[in-house]
Amino acid sequence: MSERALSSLTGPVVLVGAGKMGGAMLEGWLKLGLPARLAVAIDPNLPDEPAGALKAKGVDVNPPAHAIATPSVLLLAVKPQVAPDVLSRVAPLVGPNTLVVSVMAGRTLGFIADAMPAGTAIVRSIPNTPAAIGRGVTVAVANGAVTADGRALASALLGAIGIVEWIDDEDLMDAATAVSGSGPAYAFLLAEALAEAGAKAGLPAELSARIARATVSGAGALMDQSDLPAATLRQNVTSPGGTTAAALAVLMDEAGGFGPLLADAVAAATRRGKELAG
Ligand SMILES: NC(=O)c1ccc[n+]([C@@H]2O[C@H](COP(=O)([O-])OP(=O)(O)OC[C@H]3O[C@@H](n4cnc5c(N)ncnc54)[C@H](O)[C@@H]3O)[C@@H](O)[C@H]2O)c1
Ligand code: PRO
Repeated sequence: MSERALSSLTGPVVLVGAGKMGGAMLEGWLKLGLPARLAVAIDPNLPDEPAGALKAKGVDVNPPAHAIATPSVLLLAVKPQVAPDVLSRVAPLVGPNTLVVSVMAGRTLGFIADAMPAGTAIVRSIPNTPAAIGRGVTVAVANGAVTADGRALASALLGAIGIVEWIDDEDLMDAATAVSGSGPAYAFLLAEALAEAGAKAGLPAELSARIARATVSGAGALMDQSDLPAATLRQNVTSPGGTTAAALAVLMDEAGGFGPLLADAVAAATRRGKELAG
């Protein structure tokens, strides 16, 4: 996190919901220099072990509300389903200079604004779990109350866990959620399904799982380090008339292949995001 972003913090960064996503984000901020004295985690269900680990780092975990200074940033990382209850509880913490950052799928800027004091600056974002190793992808959209400094602060915080893509049209958030927010699950499923397919083809199950996992992660790493388009990397594997071409004839089938299947999956996730808007 840049020194400029850190120095703009006059109050704490308060994390509401220290689960998989919120916890990974807090880890990323601490690694990149957020002083632990400026970090507060609110999560009444946090198990003893992660709570103890955060406390050992100097993070203030579940302090009484009256002991929390007005936050510079309030990060909302609870499930969208509990948002109505949680937002009404934490809204009194928000001051005129607090930037509210949400990572909740579906919940809109308007929904969050309705729960907050009038004029609150809000960034709605959707990260993904590779954030845990600093390789996240976050798509973000700001409401009209977010200043240039607020956007820079949000970029620094979200950028601490990977790349950040800002969009202006909030309507695109559910589709972005369906692609990058949920996307890691599709890649993990690919590794699972490839392992099962290998076992069906006669490989010992454990060997198949090992080589499938290493293949999916190796292909991801190659794509990361290469400037070539994904299609070219795919073509580089595919000898004319060879084994890959035989497999791709199935996977690239226009009616039943990967393309239409993923389009259906992304459409289903996008619809679910709109339902979660509430
Ligand atoms: N996991 C992902 O891949 C991912 C990706 C992008 C966005 N998100 C969003 O992040 C949010 C959290 O998802 P997650 O996967 O980390 O779930 P999670 O269940 O791991 O974390 C949610 C946390 O909220 C806590 N919580 C529940 N009630 C609370 C309350 N009243 N006050 C404070 N904390 C409370 C829970 O104890 C839990 O630790 C969701 O809104 C989800 O849409 C998740
Ligand atoms: N995980 C959350 C969900 O499944 C949001 C994107 C990834 O709803």
